[in-house]
Amino acid sequence: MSMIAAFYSGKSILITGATGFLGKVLMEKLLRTSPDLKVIYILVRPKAGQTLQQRIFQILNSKLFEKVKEVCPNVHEKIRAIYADLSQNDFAISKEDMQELLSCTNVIFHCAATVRFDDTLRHAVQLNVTATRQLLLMASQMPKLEVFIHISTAYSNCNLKHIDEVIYPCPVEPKKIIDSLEWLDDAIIEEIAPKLIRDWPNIYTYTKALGEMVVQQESRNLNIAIIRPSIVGATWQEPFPGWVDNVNGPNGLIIAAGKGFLRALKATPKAVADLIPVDTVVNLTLAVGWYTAVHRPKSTLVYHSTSGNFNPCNWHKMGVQVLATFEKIPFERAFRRPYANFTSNNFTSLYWNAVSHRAPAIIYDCYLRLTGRKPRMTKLMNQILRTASMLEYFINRSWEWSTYNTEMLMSELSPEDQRVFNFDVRQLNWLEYIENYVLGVKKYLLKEDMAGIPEAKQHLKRLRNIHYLFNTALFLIVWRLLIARSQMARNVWFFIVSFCYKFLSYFRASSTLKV
Ligand SMILES: CCCCCCCCCCCCCCCCCCCCCCCC(=O)SCCNC(=O)CCNC(=O)[C@H](O)C(C)(C)COP(=O)(O)OP(=O)(O)OC[C@H]1O[C@@H](n2cnc3c(N)ncnc32)[C@H](O)[C@@H]1OP(=O)(O)O
Ligand SMILES: NC(=O)C1=CN([C@@H]2O[C@H](COP(=O)(O)OP(=O)(O)OC[C@H]3O[C@@H](n4cnc5c(N)ncnc54)[C@H](OP(=O)(O)O)[C@@H]3O)[C@@H](O)[C@H]2O)C=CC1
Repeated sequence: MSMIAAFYSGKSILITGATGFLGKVLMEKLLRTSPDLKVIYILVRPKAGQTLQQRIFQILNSKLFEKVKEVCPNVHEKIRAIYADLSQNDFAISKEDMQELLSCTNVIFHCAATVRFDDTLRHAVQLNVTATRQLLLMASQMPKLEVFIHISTAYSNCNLKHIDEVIYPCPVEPKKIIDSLEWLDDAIIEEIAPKLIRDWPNIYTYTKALGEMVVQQESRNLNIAIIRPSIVGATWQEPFPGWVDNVNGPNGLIIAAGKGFLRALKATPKAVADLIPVDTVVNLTLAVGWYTAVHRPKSTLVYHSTSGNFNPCNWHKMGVQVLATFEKIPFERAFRRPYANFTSNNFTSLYWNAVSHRAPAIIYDCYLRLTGRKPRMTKLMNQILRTASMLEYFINRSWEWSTYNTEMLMSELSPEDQRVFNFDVRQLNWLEYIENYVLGVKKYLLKEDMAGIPEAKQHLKRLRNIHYLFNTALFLIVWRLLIARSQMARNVWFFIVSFCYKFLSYFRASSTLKV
């Protein structure tokens, strides 16, 4: 019997960010392995014209939850959605709901965050710092609370090269920042933001570091642990391989490359691609929840959920496998044939952007205009290039994360728990994982049918022919213009023609002699 699964049975669990990528997989695994847990409270806001109930209904009826329904048919009754907006005071939770949460909650998983790299400092602090402080305050008023798990990121200290499983202090106290945001206006905040974030690459990683400091400062006598995942990718094994549901991280770039928009990326091929499957992060999170509640470590422990020091894979290997998978399983209606390379050179990167990204987009937009349609490719290309440039920082560096706590926990698990809550990435086969990942992007993000693969392959063949035709035509036009305008080009041309002529004459003469 799994001790971890048994621990969550009968518990009332509060999850923030349950509608997000990580939150959904966490909820799924909890319900599947501990179907007799008491209730999962999830703090949700209405979004995109959907009510809370509609959002939950859609999530629970998705493919991700199909297996859960086999072991937990009353899954809808186990989820209690509570209206909440984490950027509001007291999360805008009603008095009755708050009362219920305070008196019943046993376990908290705090996953909610804004993960946008370019968010405003005000909003990112509200979500990633102030909301964390508020939740800790709530937690301190929960008499039945056994453990509080805070999800951070392995990049919260990415201004360092070697990162230990400790909470590092930030140059400015989170409290000072929270207080000053109350009276400073937005324009001034945006002006001081670059000075505040110093050597952090973006507002997101900086505010996640502040969030960790808040956890340390406001922990009181709570039983807390922090999980720091690196780049969270599609599921490895559970509930099935390749599940993914948003365009964050590598996902958007995989789409852009597979559809033939992205043909080059400024990346360091040898840098470690520290991806970690989302189900691995979830397994570690649940194991940490159990360990922290049962063993009550004296201090707040930090756990790195990374792959680099257990089973490293670099961007070159990853890129090659992504491209190989596109050959086998192409995406539908590609703009150009998928072909891409990594370049770490600024000049080459500028060249690729001009020739391989912007020029085809402009040409295609001209074609759309000429055929009476609205041009859109240049806008899309700018969006892709902006996204790629935002991610560049992370694909041109390697970090070393120590993993003592994660390894210690692995050794504390029973063989059954090691199997059910496996977070040992040494067993991960990257080539297989990446293939399933790309397949998952096609099926679950792009919603493309596998039956369309022959047609997609046909389309790529047509694109190849168009490509050859276009290049040949371009070559002939350029050459013709050169010959017309330059004496040197004419000389070269006459040299080539006379050389070919002589070679053919010699060949003909020697074959006549042999006869
Ligand atoms: C041999 C060589 C072979 C080479 C092969 C090449 C193969 C290529 C595949 C390999 C992939 C490698 C990729 C590596 C990527 C590494 C990522 C590293 C990230 C580490 C981060 C740390 C981890 C974390 O802790 S946080 C989680 C990560 N957070 C994010 O990823 C958020 C990032 N996104 C943003 O911050 C914003 O969305 C931003 C700034 C990128 C864009 O903002 P903007 O306001 O301009 O647009 P949006 O309104 O957000 O979106 C507009 C539009 O774009 C779509 N979109 C959004 N994000 C992406 C994306 N990442 N990729 C593609 N498209 C994206 C979005 O859906 C919108 O579409 P609409 O249709 O308009 O709705
Ligand atoms: N994805 C990754 O690569 C990594 C993620 N992480 C961390 O993991 C955690 C989960 O990330 P991930 O699942 O990828 O992120 P998502 O963006 O997919 O999910 C974010 C969640 O936070 C919720 N949320 C945001 N703002 C509010 C608000 N004002 N009120 C209520 N809920 C809100 C979102 O709700 P809604 O659906 O309503 O928007 C959503 O459920 C984060 O803490 C992140 O920092 C760490 C490392 C890497």
